[in-house]
Amino acid sequence: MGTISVLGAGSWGTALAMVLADNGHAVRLWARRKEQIEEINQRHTNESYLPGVTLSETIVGCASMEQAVEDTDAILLVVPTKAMRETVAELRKVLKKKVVMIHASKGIEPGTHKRISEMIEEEMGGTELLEAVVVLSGPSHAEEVSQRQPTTVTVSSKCHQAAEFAQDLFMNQRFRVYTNPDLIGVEIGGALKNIIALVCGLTQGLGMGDNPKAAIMTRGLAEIARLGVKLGANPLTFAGLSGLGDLIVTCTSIHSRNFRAGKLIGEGKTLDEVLDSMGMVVEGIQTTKATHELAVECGVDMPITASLHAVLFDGVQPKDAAEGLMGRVKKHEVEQLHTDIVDAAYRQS
Ligand SMILES: NC(=O)C1=CN([C@@H]2O[C@H](COP(=O)(O)OP(=O)(O)OC[C@H]3O[C@@H](n4cnc5c(N)ncnc54)[C@H](OP(=O)(O)O)[C@@H]3O)[C@@H](O)[C@H]2O)C=CC1
Ligand SMILES: O=C(CO)COP(=O)(O)O
Repeated sequence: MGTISVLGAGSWGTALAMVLADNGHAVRLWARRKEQIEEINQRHTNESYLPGVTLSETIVGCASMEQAVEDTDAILLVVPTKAMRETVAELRKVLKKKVVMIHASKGIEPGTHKRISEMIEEEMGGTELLEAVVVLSGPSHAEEVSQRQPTTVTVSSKCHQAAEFAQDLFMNQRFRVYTNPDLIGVEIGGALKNIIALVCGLTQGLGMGDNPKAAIMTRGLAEIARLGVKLGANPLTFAGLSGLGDLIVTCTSIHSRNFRAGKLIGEGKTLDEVLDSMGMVVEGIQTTKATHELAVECGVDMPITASLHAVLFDGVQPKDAAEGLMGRVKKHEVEQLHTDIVDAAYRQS
């Protein structure tokens, strides 16, 4: 058993700290607010993020990042995507030994269109202090992990040993961890399902039923895979835990902040009103911006993402966006990749 440093004490960082503590590791949980550290160390709770949950006494809150990472065996980064670069830059200044960095955040950076592992590698500026980056992703709401409900996730890294190291750190009877070598696919699936969850929430807010939700989830996965494959992902990854699995949990669960935010927008709230009322990060908003830009840059058709982008950033009404999606030109269901096979099948019949 070792010492693991968790940077980010929101709902997900705290729930993952609990998994590590259950596995016998000493956990140092870093947060930026002093009063939150006091709450973790004195009352063993984190009420604003995981209400009603008691934390193990082996989870120690740290206000100093330097102390949090001193002589650590691994670092888990779980801050929102927008805070990742500044957190890693601060980390680089205080880190004294080479470690594996695992991240469990889900997003794409607007402007650069980088995945989180790419941001971490860039900010660490080489391999002197960075053994490898691992992503942990999959269908896993913090609320249920903190209740020790059976959960499955995937870890991926360019370095297979680092992925197996992370698998061993987290794996237990309630938290089953798979490995997958497709780092691009795992990160893209985890980040982009938030866009689709926002749209599923929107359909709910507009009073629509289950048919549109199933359509958005299925065609949403098709466009996630289309972009992912263009970026070098294995298409099969999108049928796995970090793809379809996470899409299902986020588009159907009351726990999803992205689904809830979409629902409020569908009900007529403005984006600012929604973000003010959430109190937690809604990653899908900025990921929609980044993904739409990336799709345009790569020449990849992502109609659901483009429609959500128009609603969020161009003032298009959700109802008009839905009409627009349904009124597009007719096409094959299967992707271009398979069009030749389909054409041949039609010719033969
Ligand atoms: N919640 C979940 O079930 C899951 C979340 N994730 C992903 O994990 C990541 C973190 O989400 P989650 O824990 O849910 O978010 P929360 O909204 O629950 O918590 C956000 C945390 O990040 C901290 N934070 C915000 N801005 C900064 C900053 N600039 N510098 C340092 N810390 C900052 C907050 O601190 P403060 O309280 O001081 O504002 C808080 O501790 C996201 O990418 C999310 O998509 C992935 C899987 C499941
Ligand atoms: O990623 C998640 C579950 O796997 C959490 O989704 P939300 O951020 O929408 O709550």
